[in-house]
Amino acid sequence: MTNERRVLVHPDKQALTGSVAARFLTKTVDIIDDLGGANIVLTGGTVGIGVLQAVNDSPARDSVDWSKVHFWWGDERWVPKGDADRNELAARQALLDNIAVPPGNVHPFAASDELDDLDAAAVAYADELAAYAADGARYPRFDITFLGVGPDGHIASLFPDRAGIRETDATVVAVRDSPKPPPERLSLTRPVLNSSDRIWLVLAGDDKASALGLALAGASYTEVPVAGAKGRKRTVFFVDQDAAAQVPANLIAPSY
Ligand SMILES: O=C(O)[C@H](O)[C@@H](O)[C@H](O)[C@H](O)COP(=O)(O)O
Repeated sequence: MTNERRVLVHPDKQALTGSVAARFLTKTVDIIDDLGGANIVLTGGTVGIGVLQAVNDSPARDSVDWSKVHFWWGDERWVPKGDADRNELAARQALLDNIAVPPGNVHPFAASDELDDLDAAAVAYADELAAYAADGARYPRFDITFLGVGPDGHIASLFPDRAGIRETDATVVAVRDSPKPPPERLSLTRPVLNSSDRIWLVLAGDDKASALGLALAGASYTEVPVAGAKGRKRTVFFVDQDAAAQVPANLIAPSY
């Protein structure tokens, strides 16, 4: 399999989340066997959380030695710790609170009632990334990074024509102008996301078809951020039929 972007189409959102969950469990077992541990970057959004729920519901869930897995986030909303808008809360409810992952292996962004301001929270997460990085690196080796995709093609909290998508020096950015509420967020930057060995994009619904079609047709990533998502080894789009409506047929992997 080359590192070209692959599109795997599923009949509907439920089939999509179930398929990604099964693939995630088997791949994570392999990564742990090969490397001794796994660093997974989670996403917010309904499809991303749907995948975590499907992982939790899988009979194979505990085939993974969760004690060897670290969980990170690609982005987070700047809201209080217990706020329903927190990507961390949704991930904990869907999966993390139900598996034997050591608390220290879960690395959430700070919440707005934990640190004074957004910039301090961005620095704090950059420091956390560096604390778990190999010597000289600024962030860990990420094995699988999940990304949802917005109708405008945003990934994490990197939005079209905003400063965040252009950032290449910082590892974490504070976002104050998110067009998707809430307006204040934190996000990993594109170089950090793309450092991941695998990027798995999960998207469903006809409102995503245009962004996906534009991205695969070569749109600029500053205008369509998902166009700039590319893992070091693999970049796979897991989509339903509605989201695939504008994907060129030659880019769609055979379904099986
Ligand atoms: O914090 C967030 O809002 C997410 O990280 C965001 O990037 C999300 O993944 C997309 O907006 C897709 O969301 P849906 O899967 O709900 O369409």
